[in-house]
Order: sequence, then C-alpha cells, then structure tokens
Amino acid sequence: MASTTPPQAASASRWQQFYQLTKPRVVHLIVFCAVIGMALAIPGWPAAREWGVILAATAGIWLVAGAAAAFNCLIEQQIDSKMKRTSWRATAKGELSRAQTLSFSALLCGVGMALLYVWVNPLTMWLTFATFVGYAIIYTVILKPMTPQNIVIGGASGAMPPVLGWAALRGEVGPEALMMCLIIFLWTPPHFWALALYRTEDYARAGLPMLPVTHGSDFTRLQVFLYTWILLAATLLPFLTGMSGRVYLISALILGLGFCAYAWQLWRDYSDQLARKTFRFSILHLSLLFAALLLDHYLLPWTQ
Ligand code: HEM
Ligand SMILES: CC(C)=CCC/C(C)=C/CC/C(C)=C/COP(=O)(O)OP(=O)(O)O
Repeated sequence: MASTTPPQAASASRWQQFYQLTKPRVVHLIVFCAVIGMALAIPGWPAAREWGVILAATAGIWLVAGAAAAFNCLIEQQIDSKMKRTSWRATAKGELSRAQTLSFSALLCGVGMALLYVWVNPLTMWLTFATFVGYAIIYTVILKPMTPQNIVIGGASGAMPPVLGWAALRGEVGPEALMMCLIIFLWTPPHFWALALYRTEDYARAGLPMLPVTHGSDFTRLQVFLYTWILLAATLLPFLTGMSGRVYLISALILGLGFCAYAWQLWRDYSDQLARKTFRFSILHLSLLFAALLLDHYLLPWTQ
C-alpha cells in the first residue's frame, strides 16, 4: 500500500527507497491500533516493567509489519509497475533488486520476531508471524489475484494488530481483543473499496479482480453502504459489553454515522472525488475510533 501522495522517488536516497517499501503511513496506523490493544489490556497506567514490554512489542510489531509490506512489494513488482498509484515504487522501477528487497524484508522480520520472542512472549511472536504469512503470502500471493473477496478474507490479517497488542501484555487472546479485531475486519472492505472505485482502471490494467472491476461500480457502492452499517453495529459492542463507556459510545456513533453518510452519498450520486473523500474519511474514522477507545479507557471510572 502506497502513500496517497507518492514521495519524490526520483530523488529518494537508498534509505528512503527501503523505508518506502515498508508502506510507512499504513503501518503507522497498524502500530497505533496494536498500541491501543496493549493499553486496553492493562487496567490503569502501565507499571515500569510493562513499559519495557510495550516498547519491545511496538518495535517488534512495527518491524514485522514493515517486513510484510516490503515482501508484498517484492511479489507485486510487475503489478505495481502497471498501476499509476504504485509505479513510483523502487521495486516497480527496478531500482531495488529482488535480492535486496528479500534481504531487507527478511532482516526486518527476523529482528522483529527476535524482539518479540525475547522481550515480549512466544505467543505474540507466533501470532505476529501468522499475521505476516496472512498478508504477505495468503492475501498477496493467493487471494489477491484470485477472487474479488480477496480483501474481505485477507482483511483478517490487517485486523490482527489489537490482538497482537493484547497478547503482548496479557499472554493470551481475550474477547475484548477479538472485538477490536472484528471492528477493523469490518472496516476494511469499505476502506478499500472506496479506493478501488476511483482506481478501477488501474486495477483492470493490472488484471486484478477487485470488486469494481468484476462486479461494477453500482454493486461495489451498495456493498460499501451495507458494510458501513454492519460496522456501525459492531462498533457498539465495546459499550454494550461494558468494555468502554459513554465517551467511546458517542464517538463511535458520530464517526459511524459519518461513514454511513459518506457511503449513502457515494451510492446515490457517484464521483471519483467523493470516493476519494470516503476513503480518506475511512482512515480518520478508524484513527479516531481507536483514539476514543484509549481516551475512554482512562476516563472510564468517571464516565460510566
Ligand atoms: C487487506 C486489507 C487492506 C487493504 C487491501 C488496504 C488497501 C489500501 C490501499 C490500496 C491504500 C493505498 C492508497 C493510495 O496510495 O492511494 C491504503 C491506504 C491506507 N490504508 Fe489500507 N488497506 C487494508 C488494511 C488497512 C489496515 C488494517 C489499516 C490500518 C489499521 C490501513 C490503513 C491505511 C492507511 C492509514 C492508508 C493511507 C496511507 C497514506 O495516506 O499514504 N489499511 N489501503
Ligand atoms: C505483522 C503485521 C502486523 C502485519 C500487518 C500486515 C499489513 C501490512 C496489513 C495491512 C494491509 C495492507 C498493507 C494492505 C495493502 O493492500 P495491497 O497490498 O493490496 O496494496 P498495494 O496495492 O498498495 O500494494
């Protein structure tokens, strides 16, 4: 996944080229969601010993996620070179060789896994590795070129970060973590399909069976609309189960209804500009929703 505004790849240093392979902006949000998973796993402010685990887990998840993104760039070198959005990548332009990209990905993955094993716990390491395989192999190699449901199934790996964060602090996977995972899982289809709608030509040129290419714009917009409602319902679960309080509930309602409103407009009166705005809103939606979970966690005793 690239930046929405491609960096100046022509003038990029070698380090910048490698850094861009890690899809930094996406990985920032992934790591943010993992950190929220960590915070919610412990009651109150972390103790001194927990800060060490939080730091190691954050670094480890960051590195393995970056490795997964770089591996995706390696596999998709040909596809990326055919799409306007991704043709600037150093792998697509042949500025980084396959051996360099593979070594970089293996290095990040190895260091990240070692950090998780030594300073966090083996469960988090294995779950993070499974997430790597889920995205880099199952989604990228198998599902993406095969079925328009690629991002629905593959979205499960992108939804794992809160589970990884929770496991890092608790050494187990709790229902609260699975609830956060479900929210990201249901958020992914409207997030991605909003983008795919205004990038349909790109995907068609690359021969990828994304939903707007295989089933058309109308059907995709209906799916986006339906998913935003299912997502809104799922975002109420943290409040309904007592995990979060009213600050979270109000935030989830405002953000969820906002996303539904975008999806409604998109369905009724399509434009590329509106699809782009809906895609941008999806990122704001998830970022603020998880920020609200965190805020609420520390305010809960006062707001319940
Ligand atoms: C299978 C699941 C997913 C797919 C297929 C997907 C697809 C994409 C694509 C293609 C872009 C690139 C937009 C562009 O460069 O024009 C993008 C951007 C983005 N995605 Fe996703 N995404 C997925 C999951 C996630 C997850 C789980 C997160 C975070 C938790 C996330 C966060 C972001 C962010 C922050 C951006 C904006 C990047 C920027 O501004 O440069 N995505 N996504
Ligand atoms: C270990 C761990 C936490 C891993 C997280 C895996 C990860 C980076 C998930 C995010 C999903 C993602 C980058 C989708 C991009 O879609 P795409 O690859 O179809 O986008 P593209 O067309 O820009 O390449």
